[in-house]
Amino acid sequence: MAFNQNRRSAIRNIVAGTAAITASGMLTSFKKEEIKEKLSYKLKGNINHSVSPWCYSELTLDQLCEVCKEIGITGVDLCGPKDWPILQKHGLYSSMCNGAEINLTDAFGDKQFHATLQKNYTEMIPLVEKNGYKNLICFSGSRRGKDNETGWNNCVEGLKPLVALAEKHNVVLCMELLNSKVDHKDYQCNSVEWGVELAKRIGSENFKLLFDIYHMQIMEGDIVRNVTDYHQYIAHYHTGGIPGRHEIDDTQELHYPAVMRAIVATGYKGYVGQEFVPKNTDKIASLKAAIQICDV
Ligand SMILES: O=C(O)C(=O)CO
Repeated sequence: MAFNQNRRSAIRNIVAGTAAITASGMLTSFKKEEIKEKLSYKLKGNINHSVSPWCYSELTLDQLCEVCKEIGITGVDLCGPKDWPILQKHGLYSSMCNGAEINLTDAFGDKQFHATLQKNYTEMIPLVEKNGYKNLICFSGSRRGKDNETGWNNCVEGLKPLVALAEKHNVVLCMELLNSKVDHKDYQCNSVEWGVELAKRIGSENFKLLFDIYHMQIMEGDIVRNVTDYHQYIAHYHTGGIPGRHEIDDTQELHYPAVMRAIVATGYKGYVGQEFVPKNTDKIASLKAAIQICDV
């Protein structure tokens, strides 16, 4: 127990930026059985928890994986082929694969990017399957003056052949819903309605939406209704406190337990990825608290 306490504070210090060098060596020296020890608290198991590494840029992926196991997170989002061996070493799942996209602004809504995207996704889709994963992220990209109809048509044209390939490989292409008001000005897939209409036009179980709760609360709110009404088009969720994208506790406007209960009520079996940027010094405590808030 004392050892565990030391380990916990070592990880905490790393995240707080106060013990990066000494503690990182210490982390790798933990014995396997100690790493695999049971959680000190029980989770209900109705939500599968994951996390986005970019919110913990002070940690290496290896270190973040250690933290995940410590607090009950079993998946890591936004990881690509070079990251997968690290996740696999830790027994963690790649819950939202990436690496085929160009970026958030240059994407399927614009024909000029289709050739590159066709190449990238054609290579990546079989790799995702080969490594035992399912979800692969994609984006609409910026509107650049295009009306909705042109954006939908372009996305359908660019995605259709890739969705056919995804069907063969049991992979789901997940287009992320992002806010175009604060963080991603001009992003086209910026409302549930827009994303669902695209999903209907594509008409495949292998194209769905990544519903980012933070982004959608900024754009339209009505989160519980949208989750309930459109869950069949949603393959993954991201969290974040509103406004500011910090902790998801009672310092922000959404009551996350109610949102999680609505998600569970839809029969959702996928992952909920923590994607808030902690502002508290003890970032791991914030992450652990978020897991407990979402553990309904
Ligand atoms: O970049 C963002 O804002 C995201 O939500 C990526 O998942």
